[in-house]
Amino acid sequence: MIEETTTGQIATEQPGRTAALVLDRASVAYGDVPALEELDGVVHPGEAVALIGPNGAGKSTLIKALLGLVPVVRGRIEVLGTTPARARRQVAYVPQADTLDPDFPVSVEQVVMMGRYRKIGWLRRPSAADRAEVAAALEQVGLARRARDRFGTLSGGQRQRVLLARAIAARPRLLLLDEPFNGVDAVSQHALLEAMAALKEQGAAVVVSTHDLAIAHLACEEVCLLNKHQYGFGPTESVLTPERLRATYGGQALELRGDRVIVTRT
Ligand SMILES: Nc1ncnc2c1ncn2[C@@H]1O[C@H](COP(=O)(O)OP(=O)(O)OP(=O)(O)O)[C@@H](O)[C@H]1O
Repeated sequence: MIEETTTGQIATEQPGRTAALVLDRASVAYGDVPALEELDGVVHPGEAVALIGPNGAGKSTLIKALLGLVPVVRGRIEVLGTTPARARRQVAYVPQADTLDPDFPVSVEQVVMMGRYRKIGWLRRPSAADRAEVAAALEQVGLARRARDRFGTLSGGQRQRVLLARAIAARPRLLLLDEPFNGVDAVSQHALLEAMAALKEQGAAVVVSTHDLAIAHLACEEVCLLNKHQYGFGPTESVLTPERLRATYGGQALELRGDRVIVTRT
């Protein structure tokens, strides 16, 4: 199927190749209240898409819809060739680190092992292979030496990396990241980007919501500009323009400072 998106970009579902994600005139609602309308776009395995838009634009809502947690009321969302709910076992989600209680008494490696439980089953003991996956995932985010430390003793950026390691250990085909770079220092940001790149190389697709345009340029082949409606979906270089960003951010006074979108007044 080939169709023209609202941006004029050509979105293609290629025959014989299962797209990681297909949005086809998809609308999403909380009860009677529409949250996102008429989204169109395709993301292929090994690619990343950045979700960009102001606060309340619906970025987290789209991520929840990809997890099957918010219903599609019109159109279609396909994840890994099936419905979001059916694809759920092959999708990993990294929430914002500050949504987890840092006082929860678990070690870093126990948090990462949680990523294996869907494969292990909750009643079986982790095998040596599971422990090796956990060690490799921690290595990938640069925290191998913190494995035995208590999760709550790590910095916010390090905790975010642990949550990414948990997702990596699940060996997902689609990774969803909700603003993973918020309040994260340069070392953690670098580690997150490296781990994201490694996952893409292994063929996983990535959806990442961010306010940081540098991340979109550095790590994402595609961007999706959102503010209840879609203001663009397609290759980063052609879609991420100041004009489209201004349209996406609507009446808000917007400054593009280097690679960050700064909303100066709402
Ligand atoms: N559980 C819910 N029930 C009803 N409305 C909701 C719910 N969660 C979010 N919304 C509404 O949906 C809209 C989109 O919110 P969402 O959290 O997806 O935005 P966002 O782009 O992720 O924002 P931010 O950048 O601030 O995280 C908002 O108007 C919000 O109030």
